[in-house]
Amino acid sequence: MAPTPSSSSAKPNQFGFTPKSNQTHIRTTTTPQSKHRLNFTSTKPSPNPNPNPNPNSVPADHPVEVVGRIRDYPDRKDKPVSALQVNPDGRSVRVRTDIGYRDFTLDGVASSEDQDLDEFYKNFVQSRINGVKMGDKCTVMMYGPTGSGKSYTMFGSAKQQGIVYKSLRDILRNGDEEEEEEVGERKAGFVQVTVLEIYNEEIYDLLSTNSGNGGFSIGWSKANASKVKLEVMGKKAKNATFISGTEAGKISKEIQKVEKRRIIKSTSCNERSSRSHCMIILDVPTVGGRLMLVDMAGSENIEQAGQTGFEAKMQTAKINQGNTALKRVVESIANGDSHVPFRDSKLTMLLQDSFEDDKSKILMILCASPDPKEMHKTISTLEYGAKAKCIVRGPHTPIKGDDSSSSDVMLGSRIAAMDQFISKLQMENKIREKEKNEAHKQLQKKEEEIASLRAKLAEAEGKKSEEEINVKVNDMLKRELEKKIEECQKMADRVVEMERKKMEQKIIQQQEELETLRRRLEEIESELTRSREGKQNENESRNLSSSFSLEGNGFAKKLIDMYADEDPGMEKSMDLDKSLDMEIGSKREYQKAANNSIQAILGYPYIENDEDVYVPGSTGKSYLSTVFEEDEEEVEEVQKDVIEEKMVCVTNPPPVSAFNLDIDSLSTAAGSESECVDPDTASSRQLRIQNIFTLCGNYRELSQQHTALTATNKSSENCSDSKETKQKTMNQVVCDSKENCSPLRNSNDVVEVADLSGGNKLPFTSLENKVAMENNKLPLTSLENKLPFTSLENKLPSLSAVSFD
Ligand SMILES: Nc1ncnc2c1ncn2[C@@H]1O[C@H](COP(=O)(O)OP(=O)(O)OP(=O)(O)O)[C@@H](O)[C@H]1O
Repeated sequence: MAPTPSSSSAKPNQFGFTPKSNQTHIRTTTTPQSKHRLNFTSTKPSPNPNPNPNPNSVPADHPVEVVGRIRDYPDRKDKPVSALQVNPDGRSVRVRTDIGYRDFTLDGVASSEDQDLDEFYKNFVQSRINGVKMGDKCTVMMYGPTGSGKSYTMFGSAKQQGIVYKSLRDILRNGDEEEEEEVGERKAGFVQVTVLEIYNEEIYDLLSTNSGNGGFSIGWSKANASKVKLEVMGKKAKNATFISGTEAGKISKEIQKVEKRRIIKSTSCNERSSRSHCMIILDVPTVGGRLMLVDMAGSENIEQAGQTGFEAKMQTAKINQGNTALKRVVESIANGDSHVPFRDSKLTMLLQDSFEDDKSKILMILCASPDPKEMHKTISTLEYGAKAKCIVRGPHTPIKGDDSSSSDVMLGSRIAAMDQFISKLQMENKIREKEKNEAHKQLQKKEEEIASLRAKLAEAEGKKSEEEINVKVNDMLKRELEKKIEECQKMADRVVEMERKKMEQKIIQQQEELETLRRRLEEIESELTRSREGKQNENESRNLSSSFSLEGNGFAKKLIDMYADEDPGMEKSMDLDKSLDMEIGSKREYQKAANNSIQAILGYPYIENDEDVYVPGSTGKSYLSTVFEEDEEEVEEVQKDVIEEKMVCVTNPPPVSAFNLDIDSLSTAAGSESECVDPDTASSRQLRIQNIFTLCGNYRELSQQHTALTATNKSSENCSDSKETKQKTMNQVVCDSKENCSPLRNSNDVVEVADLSGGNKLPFTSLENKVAMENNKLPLTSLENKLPFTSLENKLPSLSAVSFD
């Protein structure tokens, strides 16, 4: 009979459980059929009480209570970091993953590390066993993936007994009388035990063999006997064998013995994996109590079990059939379906009473592994347990002794439970929403931080790239500069090379010219020699004929005298003094002969003028030095006045107008040698050229001044530096012939200078023209510097002091 509202007035906790004190009260006041909930021994307050309890509602009837047990790995040295954490409330477990966590609220949670089997039993199971002793019906189911510790929790180990043996001991209370008396509980005294195995959708009687059926006394066993298959009749295994007794120890040993007959197999998940569901049924006939202990096979799927082959896969599928059917039954009851699929599997067929009987309660123990690798199986198990926990016994459940109001009460109870469940879900939803918002805020913060970091990074990269660009540009500029410098260097080298080649060509050209001059000189010398020989012959013939008078031919006489006295091989300057002896009448003739001679010598035409003389010129680079080599006696005869030896140096070339050279002034200007101008300077060269022109243009006057020249010659002989001496001589000649400087007195006077190299005549109308000539890059200076004047002069002694009268 369902509890009346008055009898269940105590507020249920968050799980809808009635406090223990109330339960005791109910127990004593309600009929055996009245519904009541089992009670955990937890003293902690409910963390999530119903916020809006319906005062008219009846306590919800939750046939399934769910507790969690997290296994341990005591034998492992490297324990995996646990992914499961029992929350401080002791009723929920937090599953932590990389992406967050999820809390599952159950009726209680414990880890085997914190609570061993004894403690776990006391905390979560013992109270149900006490109910069985009082005549209640309870089903304890071990549910979870393979290897999660279901069998361990159920049967225990050598060190610690599992729930089966502890329950048996508690029911029989053998050997613990004192404690029993203290708590005031009575012992059941006698139990009947049935051990069944459900494998491959078949029910086997583990206490029986094919050799016989029926009940056996304690101590019976046939280790090698084949298992007996049982049929289901109604909600029970038909003709199942049982053992009975009052001594827990003996019965426990028997159970222990037959439990080993279960089919086990080594899988990838568990070395001794139970391939079957094992059901141990403890009946307490004296009070009508019943305890069903179910160790379910692992809820792994085929792939996870590592099963291969058709038979193996079928086996795993059949095992899973029981688990799947149990899930559907739980869901169906939770949803209030009119039909609950109990008959989908042998397991659910045998468990039907546990769900439908008002006196029957279910304690589902969820076994879980803390290993993160088993995470998905753990979550699946917890989700299943959470759903089972919310099961409310529906109206379809046949209630024995139902009256007219019972359905209304049940309906109210169901509605209240559903309200509770909804409000709980709403609370959880709110909490999750809050967490989600916080997570969103944190995410936004993180994103902002990332954005700022990215901006900083981009800025840093920008700066870095700017610096890199600067460095690259500098490198490029440097390379370009080096290239340009290289090109400039090459160009400079090329220019230098070209200039060098040009200079070499010029030198070669000049050397050729020099060679030409030498050849000409040799020709002249040979001609002179021939001429001399001819003269000698002539003289001889003249002497013989006596028809030719010396007075009548002064030039010939002069030549004869000159070369007659000459030592063989000795070069002599032409004796200008001889011209004094020439008769005036023969002047023209003599001059003509001389002109012809010069023309013959130099190879250039000689143009005669009365006043102006066109001197077969040379380029500016050569000049005629006035060196007179005469016998001292002749000098004494002609020269009356001895001009002191003076070194004439002109610091500055005289202007054109000053070409009227004043010997006195020049002499004064040549006061000291220290004031001498470098003969290589342009002015001095210019002066020398002028002197040449002057000298050539006034050859007549020069001939009259030969005395002075002789003196100059003498002084030049004393000069150590031949070049300097010649220069001085040149200047002195120019300066001494003050009157001889007149030929260019007239600016209109024209002087032609023949270029030795080309034989061209360059017209000079004035000294400015000469400057112009230099400006026209006539290679006066350079050629002058390059031609070996000294040697040339030495080789042209006869030309250096030619004077014509
Ligand atoms: N809490 C624990 N402490 C120590 N060892 C444990 C614990 N739980 C399980 N084990 C050990 O882990 C192994 C597997 O445990 P168990 O056989 O109980 O798993 P299972 O859930 O029954 O697996 P299957 O479904 O395959 O039978 C066993 O060797 C067992 O001794």
